[in-house]
This record gives sequence, structure tokens and C-alpha cells, in this order.
Amino acid sequence: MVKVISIANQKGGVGKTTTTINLAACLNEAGKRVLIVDSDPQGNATSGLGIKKSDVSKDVYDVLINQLPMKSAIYHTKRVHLDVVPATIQLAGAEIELTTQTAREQRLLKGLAGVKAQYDYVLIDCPPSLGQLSINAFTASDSIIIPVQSEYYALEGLSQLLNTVRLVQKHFNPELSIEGVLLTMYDARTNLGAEVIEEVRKTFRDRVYQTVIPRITRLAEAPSYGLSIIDYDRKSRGAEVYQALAKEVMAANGDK
Ligand SMILES: Nc1ncnc2c1ncn2[C@@H]1O[C@H](COP(=O)(O)OP(=O)(O)OP(=O)(O)O)[C@@H](O)[C@H]1O
Ligand SMILES: [Mg+2]
Repeated sequence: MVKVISIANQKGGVGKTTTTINLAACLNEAGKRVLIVDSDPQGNATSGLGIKKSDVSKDVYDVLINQLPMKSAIYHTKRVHLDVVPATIQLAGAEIELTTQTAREQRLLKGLAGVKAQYDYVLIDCPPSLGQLSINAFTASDSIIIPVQSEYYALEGLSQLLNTVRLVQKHFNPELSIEGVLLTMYDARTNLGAEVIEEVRKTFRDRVYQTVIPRITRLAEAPSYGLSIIDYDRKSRGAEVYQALAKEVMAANGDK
């Protein structure tokens, strides 16, 4: 059964895209067929996987607004069975354009319905906002992974995110659940990181992944080469931690 997971936190720069790309690549490395839907007009997941935006002629905007069948907007990456529905800057217009359309919250769900049987996992990289793009992502998802940066104010804004999740559960997708909370950009040199981890674990308990993603320069370098961390530097600590996360995600979904 395919599992659709949104990677979301409306706070900017917390590691959503880094997690989407590297979790996807590690699931793929473990033999899974994975589709990434780039639902952020910044298109960082698109470029981070080596897809040039200038080569993109159909993207997630066409699926949401023009109701183009999603299969026409699927691009392949260097990895077999790791595909992307890309985003370009035209997606920025979708937030506003969707507000006047009917069944606007279900556009992504409908688009995915036509392709998701071909995958084991679909990961949706959400934008740093809680507008129509995130609502479409949550409506189309089974669950959400929330990356949280290991710093002060880490939990700030999470109640807003959880409110949006509850709204989507109530109106569009009662089955939506929290897949897990992921601590990112942990810096072992400060006490602060450890305090934040404790606080997040107290709040979210067993929903917090055992794997904590440290701040690792290689993880920040890889996307500029259009590569996931396992293709950029397979032996790096960054590759290790994202493979550990993929194992946890698979275990939680009864997958080997
Ligand atoms: N574990 C890490 N170690 C070092 N750098 C990281 C790590 N995770 C992410 N980064 C870097 O931090 C920046 C923000 O990360 P990323 O783009 O994944 O966050 P985001 O939540 O997707 O941001 P946005 O809200 O803008 O979409 C990027 O430059 C990324 O390369
Ligand atoms: Mg991002």
C-alpha cells in the first residue's frame, strides 16, 4: 500500500526540503519506489534533485489549477524509481487562484489518485506557510512528518500547525495523522540543543524519531550538485542519519 506523507512546518528553514530529498533517496536506496511532490514555489526539492527549472514544462501548478493529469508532470531523477513532480515560480500564483475554484482543497488528492499506485511512498515537500498549498498537501496525505529545528522557540508555531491539521481532519481528511516529529540541525556543541530535544520529547513523546539530524555541512552542500546525500557522499554522517530515519519510517509502516 502506498503511503503519502507531507513534510511540513510553516516555519521557514527548519529542514523540510533537506528531509524530503534525503528521506526519499534513502527509501529509494532501500528498494522503494518513491515520488516527491514539490509543493513549494521556491522549488528547492526540484533543483536539489538535479532537475533544471528551465527544463520543466509541466509542474504541480498545472495539476492544481489546470487539472492536468499528474502523470504528465512526472520527471525522472538519476535514481531509478525516484521521481519528482516539480515546482516552479508559477506555483506562487496558485495560493490565490485556488481560492476562487471549486473543490480547491482536493486538487492534489485528485491528481495523486491517478499515479500513486505506482509508488510505495509519496513525499510532499510543503512550503513555509499554512495556505492552500499546505491544505492540499494535508488533504492528500495519510500522515505528516514535522521537522523541528533544535533551537530555542522550536515549538513556537507548532500549535498553529496542529490547528490546521485538526481543521483538515474535520473537513477533508479524517484519517490524517502525525507520522512523526524529526529534530533537525542539532548542534552537539551547545547545551541548548539538548534542552530543546528534551522539551520536544516531553511534548510529543514517542512520536519523536529516535534519529536526530545533526547540523552537517555536507547536507547543505549536496543540493547545489543536484544530489541527495547518499549520491553526494555515501560515507558521510549525513547519509548515515538519513538512512537511519528511513529505517524508522519503514519500520513504523511495517516495511522492511
Ligand atoms: N542538518 C543540516 N545540517 C546543515 N545544514 C542543513 C541541515 N538541514 C538543512 N540545512 C540547510 O539549512 C537551510 C534550510 O534547510 P531546508 O531548505 O531543508 O529547510 P526548509 O524548511 O525546507 O526551508 P523553507 O521553509 O525555506 O522551505 C538550507 O540551506 C539547507 O541546506
Ligand atoms: Mg523547503
